[in-house]
Amino acid sequence: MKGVLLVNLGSPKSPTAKDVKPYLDEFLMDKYVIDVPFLLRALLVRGIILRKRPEESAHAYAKIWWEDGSPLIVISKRVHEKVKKEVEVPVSLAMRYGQPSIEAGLQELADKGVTEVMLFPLYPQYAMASTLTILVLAEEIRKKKFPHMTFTDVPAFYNKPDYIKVLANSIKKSLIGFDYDHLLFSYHGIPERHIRKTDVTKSHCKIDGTCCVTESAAHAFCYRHQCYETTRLVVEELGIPKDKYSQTFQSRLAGDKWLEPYTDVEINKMPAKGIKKLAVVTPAFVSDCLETLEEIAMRAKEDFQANGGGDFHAVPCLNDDAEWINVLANWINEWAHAEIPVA
Ligand SMILES: C=CC1=C(C)c2cc3[nH]c(cc4nc(cc5[nH]c(cc1n2)c(C)c5CCC(=O)O)C(CCC(=O)O)=C4C)c(C)c3C=C
Ligand SMILES: [Fe+2]
Ligand SMILES: [Fe+2]
Repeated sequence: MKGVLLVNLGSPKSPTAKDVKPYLDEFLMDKYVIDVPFLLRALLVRGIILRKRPEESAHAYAKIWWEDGSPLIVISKRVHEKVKKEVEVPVSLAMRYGQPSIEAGLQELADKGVTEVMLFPLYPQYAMASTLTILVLAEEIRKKKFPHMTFTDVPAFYNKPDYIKVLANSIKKSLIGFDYDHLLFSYHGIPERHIRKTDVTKSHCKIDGTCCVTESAAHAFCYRHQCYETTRLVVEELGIPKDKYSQTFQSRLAGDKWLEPYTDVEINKMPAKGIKKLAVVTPAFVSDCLETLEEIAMRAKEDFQANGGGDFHAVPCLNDDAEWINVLANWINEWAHAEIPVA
């Protein structure tokens, strides 16, 4: 029997330093997130980052926390509940870090007699720090605990026409009545090194002005290319002229060189360029979370206005939008009915 495991990133149990610390430890000790040898990673994470960050992050989480929990978890549960009603196979929900775990999600499916699992990372663009780490962990768990199961991975959906359509529609609806000067597409950043590591050609990705727009097998796993494609397709769908939008990368940690341009740096420069009404969309996330609700809707807005900007509008993520639920359910039902897995 077929079944689906939806997987999102995860959140701490509560917005307190006590609960944020183990969550960040699990997250940042993941070798696909901080991809340096174990001893150096432990020194960086446990010796440096975890000394102050849990307190700071807990403070940020407290500002966005909902009555019923972390927005990312609450929204993921809503999506799960709604999708379940529209599909003909069992669907479980899991988080890469924290709870509900991938193992618990697979167990839930196994208990329902599922043997063929569609692994569905809830990220539009592929990255080793988001998609790959889910697939690797799920496979490790499968081998140990569920050897009778088979997996089908859902490829990154950054350019799928039905996804682009719902994303474009949601932006359009959210911007009704907001006559913006500029629309910024802000994606979660990753270190440049991650792009080179996931380049299957080992030579294509130069992280320059041309590699991401030159046809290559590397694009199937190039986060930067996939972000540019999502932006290109959405602005094409919405008919937004070139001088009215741009793309940046947010949420970098100190140390490495991360993908540029950086969201905070660019937003701070915008008012001086005549941009007074700014809208920001965050298509690396399908659910609102710390990075959209605090970093963009609160901090970026304050910075924009402190630098002379005016109205600021953060476009919500797709969350449990009815059209989006429909698209998710269609993809699942198509796979459930396919004779051959559509990997
Ligand atoms: C080396 C560090 C990080 C990489 C690489 C990274 C990639 C990455 N992350 C997401 C999605 C999310 N990240 C979120 C929070 C978050 N991310 C990092 C670090 C890296 N992410 C940290 C330390 C945190 C925690 C909060 C903080 O202290 O700033 C979230 C929000 C989670 C929530 O509970 O709301 C999401 C979602 C993607 C998609 C990605 C690679 C493309
Ligand atoms: Fe992150
Ligand atoms: Fe590229």
